[in-house]
Amino acid sequence: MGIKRRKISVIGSGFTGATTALMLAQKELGDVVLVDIPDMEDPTKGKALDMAEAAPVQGFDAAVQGTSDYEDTQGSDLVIITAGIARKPGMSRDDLVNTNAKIMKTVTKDIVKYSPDTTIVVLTNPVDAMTYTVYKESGLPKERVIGQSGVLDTARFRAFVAEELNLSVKDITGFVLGGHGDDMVPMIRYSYAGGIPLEKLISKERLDEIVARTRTGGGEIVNLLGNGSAYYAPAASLTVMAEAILKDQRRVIPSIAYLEGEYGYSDIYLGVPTILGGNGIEEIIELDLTAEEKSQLDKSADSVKNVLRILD
Ligand SMILES: NC(=O)C1=CN([C@@H]2O[C@H](COP(=O)(O)OP(=O)(O)OC[C@H]3O[C@@H](n4cnc5c(N)ncnc54)[C@H](O)[C@@H]3O)[C@@H](O)[C@H]2O)C=CC1
Ligand SMILES: O=C([O-])CC(=O)C(=O)O
Repeated sequence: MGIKRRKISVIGSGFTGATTALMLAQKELGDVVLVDIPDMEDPTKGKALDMAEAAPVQGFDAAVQGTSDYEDTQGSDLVIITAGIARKPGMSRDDLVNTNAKIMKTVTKDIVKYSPDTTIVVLTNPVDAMTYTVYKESGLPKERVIGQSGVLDTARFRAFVAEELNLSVKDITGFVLGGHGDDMVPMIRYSYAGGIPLEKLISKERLDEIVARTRTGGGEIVNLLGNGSAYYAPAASLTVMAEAILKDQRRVIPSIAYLEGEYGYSDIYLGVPTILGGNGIEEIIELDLTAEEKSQLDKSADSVKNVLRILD
């Protein structure tokens, strides 16, 4: 008997869901079940079959199944939620809140019915509030309901810094705190190129411009695409989080976590540095913030609270 493969369900087979399913399979993180609504069952099956047919070419061992039946998700080790509508040019992520909150409630019920002990990673926007909705609806412990924003926001920051310095992206580190909105807080003080603080390598003016571009990085892609939002980097970000959880890597990764007093906030989901491992969020890392960083984080937390108020 071989080792039993892990099972990962991806809810929503649109741009982010399908791309994530392929990346998960390519990395052989587990067998993937791609789920969408009954009206989308055939295209979902088609995408899954197409991915399964890429497996022999690329040499990955992972089954990919398309379905609209949640029974097929039974016993998932990890569930990733990408279901819902995406914004178009001129919209903010918060404009999606009412439609996507309803979708979160229905999909969460079906997920926990068949996988009551799973871990859920949420992508759907506005993601801080949607992660909160999934947490409340699921009844799962807080460490097992996690949102994705920080890996992506940090990746954008790292890409822009690498381009600015003409250096490998591999040597650029950084992270972004706060909600996944235009007032997120890129933490320059904790950002480096090969261990050298970025402030020593890039002028304050250019760093400010890079921070501004990072904050509106999602909107930049929305405007370029014209009819949807980013999906390659979001899918790559979800895949890194999935790997950390499924392989119990205990990686230091920014995640949207439920806060109970950390950073001075309670009963809110917000992006913070975490340790991601087999139990989901194993730890929240609390950093000392300067007065300016704390006031920026307060502003970002207020934006998330305003969206949560709409849901009330
Ligand atoms: N947190 C983040 O960093 C990011 C969040 N997003 C968000 O992810 C979401 C998905 O984006 P895309 O995949 O580009 O959109 P998309 O429109 O390509 O795909 C969404 C899919 O969800 C499906 N869906 C709708 N209701 C459903 C339900 N009840 N059950 C199962 N599936 C359902 C749709 O049929 C569609 O196939 C959006 O809300 C977007 O804003 C996207 C990128 C990054
Ligand atoms: O901008 C959007 O609507 C999608 C998203 O969250 C991102 O790409 O950061």
